[in-house]
Amino acid sequence: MGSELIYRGSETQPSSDSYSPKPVKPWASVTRTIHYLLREQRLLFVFVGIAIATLIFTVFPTSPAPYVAPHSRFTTLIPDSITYFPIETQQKFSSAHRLGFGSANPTSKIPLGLKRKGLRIVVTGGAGFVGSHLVDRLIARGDSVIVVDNFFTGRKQNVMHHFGNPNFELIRHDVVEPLLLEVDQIYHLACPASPVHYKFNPVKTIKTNVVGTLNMLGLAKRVGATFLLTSTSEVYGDPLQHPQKETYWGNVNPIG
Ligand SMILES: O=c1ccn([C@@H]2O[C@H](COP(=O)(O)OP(=O)(O)O[C@H]3OC[C@@H](O)[C@H](O)[C@H]3O)[C@@H](O)[C@H]2O)c(=O)[nH]1
Repeated sequence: MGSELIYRGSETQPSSDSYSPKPVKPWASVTRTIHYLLREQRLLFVFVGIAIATLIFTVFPTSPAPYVAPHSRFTTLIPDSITYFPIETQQKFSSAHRLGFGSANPTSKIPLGLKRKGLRIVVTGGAGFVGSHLVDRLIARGDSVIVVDNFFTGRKQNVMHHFGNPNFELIRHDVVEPLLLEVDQIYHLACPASPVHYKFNPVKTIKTNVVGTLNMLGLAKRVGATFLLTSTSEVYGDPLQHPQKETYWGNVNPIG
């Protein structure tokens, strides 16, 4: 029996004037969804999923509240021993630290799963007096810290207790030279602080302050990091108040 090749392309379909489109059933999609869920015990799996989620959120409703320094006037996660930061800076870093959880209330709890991740922080001059105490507190609150220091006045012993901690790194580096690091925050403290040290090589001190700060600001801009620049109590001149409050204007001879 030979096969018959039927060319349909040119055939004209019998046209009917009485043709009308299929009526759309309004509940068709709903019933199809219900049938889909009821088939193969899918609904059972949905209920089991809801039950597991409910159980988890009941047992672990929230994570613990963030640490608040005792006796602190401020909503701050920055060391209470370091009171040199202006109030605005403390508040800025404190709120940045809550990573956009929005609430200014220190006792508010962070929902499960939104717990803050440790930050990557570089502390220049972190082997010095103020820097090393700052490093201690940053490590204690769970951040990863990179100390950048040329050991001009700082000492390795100040940070030695963090050696071996995976959250700690120490780099011998002069901030006058550029440096590229991937970090979230930069605390810039690298500079000789006392007169005997900053007068030792005044041109180098200027370079550290100007070029060093420019380098670290450049790094902050490049990686989008927040930046804290420290000053010195020497800006108060020969202060008549001890300790100097944020509101104190100092006692400086403007003509040298
Ligand atoms: O060029 C330099 C100079 C200094 N440093 C380091 O910067 C650190 C300065 O720490 P110091 O212990 O001398 O000084 P302090 O911690 O008391 O002063 C700190 O607070 C006050 C600020 O004005 C200072 O800039 C800050 O360092 C040292 O670790 C020193 O080695 C550099 O890394 N690069």
